[in-house]
Amino acid sequence: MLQPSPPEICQVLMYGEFMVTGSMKVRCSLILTETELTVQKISPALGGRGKVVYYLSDCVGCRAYRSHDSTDVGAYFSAYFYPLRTRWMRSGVARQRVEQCFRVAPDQNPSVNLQEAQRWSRAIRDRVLHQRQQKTGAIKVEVKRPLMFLILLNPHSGKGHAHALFNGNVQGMLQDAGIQHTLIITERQNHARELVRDADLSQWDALVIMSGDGLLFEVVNGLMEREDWEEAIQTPLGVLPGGSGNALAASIHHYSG
Ligand SMILES: Nc1ncnc2c1ncn2[C@@H]1O[C@H](COP(=O)(O)OP(=O)(O)OP(=O)(O)O)[C@@H](O)[C@H]1O
Repeated sequence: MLQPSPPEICQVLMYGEFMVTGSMKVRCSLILTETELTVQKISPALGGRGKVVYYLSDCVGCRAYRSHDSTDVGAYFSAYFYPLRTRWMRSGVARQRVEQCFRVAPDQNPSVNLQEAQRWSRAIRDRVLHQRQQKTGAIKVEVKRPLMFLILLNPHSGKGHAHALFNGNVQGMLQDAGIQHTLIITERQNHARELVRDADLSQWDALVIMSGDGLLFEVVNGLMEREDWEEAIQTPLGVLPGGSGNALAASIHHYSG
């Protein structure tokens, strides 16, 4: 007879108690494991959900900061998640942004509080990176912060909405993930190709194309036309759907789960 497998026990890496900021100020315990961040309400006891589990595989970033109010000795750290959720009034699921912000104020010294917020923020980011490396099988690399992306956007691709989609959806995610970027709006055919062919690629951690397959094709050609093409073609490439067909973006999305 098959025995039910015992529940997986995840080791607690960090524990803390903080105020969760937002519309309702509540005191919560926070538990970080290898795969999850669990927020458990301590007080006030009544109302709302008592415990929420966030999966680190849904987390894109975390940052620590001081308040704008110089009289506030507390420091803060915010974690940004994009979990799959049922769409309001529509069928299916979609990723929706959730920000969880915690206030750290056990000390009267703001620097001590900031150090503690930074310790949490770093630990969450490290676990997120570790999760991603496990999922993709990527080799562990030292991540230099902040990452720099060059984003090439064709304003005429698809229905001509790529720029608005970038401003409405992508820019905020890049900020949440702590990624700096330079946005270049392509002005004509072969603009991206020439730019990538002549650029100093050492300043970018990734090239991202927001368009259809045509612009991506141009960028790959630009990389292959360089003298250092063998190294240049190793540059991580990203594609955000902004065209009409978006065949490659759809395939990557499908096969990456
Ligand atoms: N500003 C621009 N004006 C005119 N053409 C451009 C501009 N920027 C890029 N292009 C060219 O437009 C071509 C088509 O772009 P792209 O394939 O990205 O969009 P699409 O055809 O709308 O999308 P899909 O390939 O998904 O159908 C590209 O080959 C590119 O060279």
